[in-house]
Amino acid sequence: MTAHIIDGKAFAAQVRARVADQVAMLKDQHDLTPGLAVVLVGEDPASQVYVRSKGKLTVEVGMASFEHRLDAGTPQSDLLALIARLNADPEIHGILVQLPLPSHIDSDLVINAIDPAKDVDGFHISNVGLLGTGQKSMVPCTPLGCLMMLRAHHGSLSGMNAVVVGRSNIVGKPMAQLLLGDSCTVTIAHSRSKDLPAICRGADILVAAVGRPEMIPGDWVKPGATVIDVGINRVAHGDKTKLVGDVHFESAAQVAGAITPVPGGVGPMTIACLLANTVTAACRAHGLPEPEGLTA
Ligand SMILES: Nc1nc2c(c(=O)[nH]1)N[C@@H](CN(C=O)c1ccc(C(=O)N[C@@H](CCC(=O)O)C(=O)O)cc1)CN2
Repeated sequence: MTAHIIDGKAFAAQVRARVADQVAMLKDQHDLTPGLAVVLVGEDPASQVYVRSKGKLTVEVGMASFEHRLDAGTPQSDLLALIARLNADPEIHGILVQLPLPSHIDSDLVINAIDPAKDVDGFHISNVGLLGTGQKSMVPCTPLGCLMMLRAHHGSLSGMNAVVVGRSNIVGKPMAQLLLGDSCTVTIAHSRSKDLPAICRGADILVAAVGRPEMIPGDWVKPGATVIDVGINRVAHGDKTKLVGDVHFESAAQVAGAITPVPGGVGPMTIACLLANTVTAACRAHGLPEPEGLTA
């Protein structure tokens, strides 16, 4: 194995430590405690784990955590009424509705009901538009985490060929916007792209976000490239299960210059960046300078 393994778990711990320092400063100097509200509708097991972890880590960095768990059958109007209350609450600087939502709820409608200034997921249409036009916005957590790791590894990304495999609103599209903002030459590819292997082989930075277990083998990777694996896929492993990414790690690590593992790569950065976004939102709400190194 030749590639440098980018340790997302350790990197996320560093980001959370910076967030904790910023929270302590806001409390000491401005009597301000950033607050994050997380809303979970239903009992999806993975979502329950993520929401529990978000609450625990929010408290760990010194912020106030508000958790709202609603029944799977909650009417959309009740969820919208809760969001309206959270929008109006001055103690809450960040609001996150855990996805996926049950099928009777219109996710876009719900996300767009969140005050864009409190939209710490960066999914509101206003934030999408601001990011797309290079203006100050709330930036989606997973792509922000990927960008932070890439910047830390490379310094400048300017002029690099970046290929993002996956075109989701949550990861693929904002990831491409962020890489473009750092002056990469960006290609967005997907499962129907013609000659996907050749497109991937042209990438200095390859971001895999397709949601297909181990779809990208090592011979699609340019020697020395940096591979960021966003996939989190649970697959059968004997009589148990295990997590794998969208990249076939063993073969890709023989070729890449650097690679993120699954688990322990991009995943932990998602929650660290959620906490970073909440501090940023609290600073903006109070007209205070934004923390350095925690935004795009
Ligand atoms: N409103 C949102 N919903 C969802 C988001 C999101 O950013 N906003 N992202 C994902 C889930 N997610 C956070 O919500 C998330 C996924 C994975 C991890 C993580 O740390 N993964 C670990 C492995 C954990 C495990 O063992 O299962 C890793 O990769 O090392 C954190 C957060 C969908 N929904």
